[in-house]
Amino acid sequence: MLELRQVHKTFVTPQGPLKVLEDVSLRLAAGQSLALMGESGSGKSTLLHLAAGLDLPDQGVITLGGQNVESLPEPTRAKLRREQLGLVFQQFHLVPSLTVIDNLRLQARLAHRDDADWADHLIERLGLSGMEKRYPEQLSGGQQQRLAIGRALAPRPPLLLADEPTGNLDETTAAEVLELLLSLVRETQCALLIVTHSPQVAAPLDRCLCLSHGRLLDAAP
Ligand SMILES: Nc1ncnc2c1ncn2[C@@H]1O[C@H](COP(=O)(O)OP(=O)(O)OP(=O)(O)O)[C@@H](O)[C@H]1O
Repeated sequence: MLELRQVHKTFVTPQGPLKVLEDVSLRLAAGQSLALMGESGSGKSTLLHLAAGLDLPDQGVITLGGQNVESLPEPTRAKLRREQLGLVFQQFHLVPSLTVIDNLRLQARLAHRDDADWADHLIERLGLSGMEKRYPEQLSGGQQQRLAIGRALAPRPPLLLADEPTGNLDETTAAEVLELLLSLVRETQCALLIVTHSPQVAAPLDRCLCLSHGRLLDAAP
């Protein structure tokens, strides 16, 4: 589903080159789940952005859904992202001017995979029934993140990438949102890569890897 082979990434900063990823390789098979942990600044979000084709490696190969991401021009990478990926971030990134139902169906519409029955099912599973015509600002933080998860899963992507998806929520809400996310991932059978600082988030996943000094290590959650 997703493979990184010998990936290197260095950022140019005013203080000089900053080596963030060094010879990083990982494989995520269809339907598998993986937590990516590591200290703040260890390069977790950088790796996730590379996996999503939002940024490019300096060296190495990234394969998403059988295609070499780094060899594609940006419009083709964007198409691949729409077809293969759901993305969830710590900040919910909902569209404030769109209603709940239109936010939910946005990605699916862009991917030409909109399905009204599936959208209705998701609204129910997300606990947002009756709130379809509300706007994001009329939802709680937990409801907004549930909607962002639903939006990412509405096109039924084979892979969901999530960067600290519960990082903005209080402990109880975070646990509820995580449980819902994992349950929807099981239902849709998509693969999952979560970047997290939280051992509670990592624990239920199949595998946990840790980034340290640019390298990827096996880790117990
Ligand atoms: N576009 C960029 N230009 C320059 N430096 C960058 C850029 N993006 C990230 N960095 C730097 O690369 C390093 C890794 O950043 P990254 O956001 O991947 O870490 P992280 O492990 O996700 O951190 P956190 O857990 O705090 O979110 C940091 O030192 C960061 O300042």
